[in-house]
Amino acid sequence: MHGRLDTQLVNVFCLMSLSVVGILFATWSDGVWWIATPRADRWFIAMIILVAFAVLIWWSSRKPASAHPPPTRAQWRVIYATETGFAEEIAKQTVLRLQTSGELAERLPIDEVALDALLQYERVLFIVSTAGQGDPPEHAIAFADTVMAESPDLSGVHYAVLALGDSSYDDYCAFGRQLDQWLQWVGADCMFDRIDVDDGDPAALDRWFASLPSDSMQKICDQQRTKALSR
Ligand SMILES: Cc1cc2nc3c(=O)[nH]c(=O)nc-3n(C[C@H](O)[C@H](O)[C@H](O)COP(=O)(O)O)c2cc1C
Repeated sequence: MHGRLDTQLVNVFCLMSLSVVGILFATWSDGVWWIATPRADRWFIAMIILVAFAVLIWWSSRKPASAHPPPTRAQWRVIYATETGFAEEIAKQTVLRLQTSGELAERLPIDEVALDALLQYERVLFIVSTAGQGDPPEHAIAFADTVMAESPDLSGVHYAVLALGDSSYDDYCAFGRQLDQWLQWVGADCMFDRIDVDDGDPAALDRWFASLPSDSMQKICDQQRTKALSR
C-alpha cells in the first residue's frame, strides 16, 4: 500500500517538474517561434524517444514480484509414545487427518526425537500414553530422562498433547501431564489445551481430531497471514 502511494507521489512530482521545465523553456525565447515543419530525421528521433518513453513507462508499471512469497505450510510432527500400540494408532490417524487437510505431516516414535531436532520443529503434536505406575512407556524413558531433563528455549515450537491413560490408575495420564508441564516450562507455545483420554474415551478423541486444523481453517489462516505480511 505504502509502495503504491510512494510511486504515485514520485509520478506527480515528475509531472510537475516537467511542467515547470516546459514553462521555463516557453518563456526563455521572447522572439518569434520557428514554425517550419521539422525535418524527417527530427521526426525519427522524436518517435524513438516517444517509443522508448512508452516502453519505460510500461516496464516500470509492471506488477512487481511480490516481496512476500505465499505462506508456506509448516511441517507437522506427530510424536508418539506407546506401550501397547494405541498411541501409535492415534498418531497414524492424526497424520492422515492432517494430510487430508492439505498439511505436511510425519509420524515419529519419541525415541527417534533428539533435542536439537525438537528445537527445529515448528508444530508438534505429542500423543503419549502412561505405563507402569505413572511411568513413560518403555521407549520413551530415554526421552524423559535426557531431553526432559534439559531446559532449552522451545519458544518457537507450537505444540499440543494428547495424553492417553486410565483413571483407574493412581497416576492418571502422568507422563502426558509431565510432558505438558515440561513444554510449558521451556516456553513452547501451547496450540490448544492438553486432552486426556480415559481408557480410549471416544468423546475425548473426537475433541482431539476436532482441534486439528481443517482445510478451510488452514485457508483462512493462510489468507490472514498473507494479509498481515503485505501490510
Ligand atoms: C500395565 C499398564 C499400566 C498402566 N499404567 C497407567 C498409569 O499409571 N496411569 C494411567 O493413566 N494409565 C495407565 N495405563 C493405561 C494406559 O495408559 C492406557 O490403556 C493407554 O490407552 C495405553 O496406550 P498405549 O497402547 O499407547 O500404551 C496402564 C496400562 C497398562 C496395561
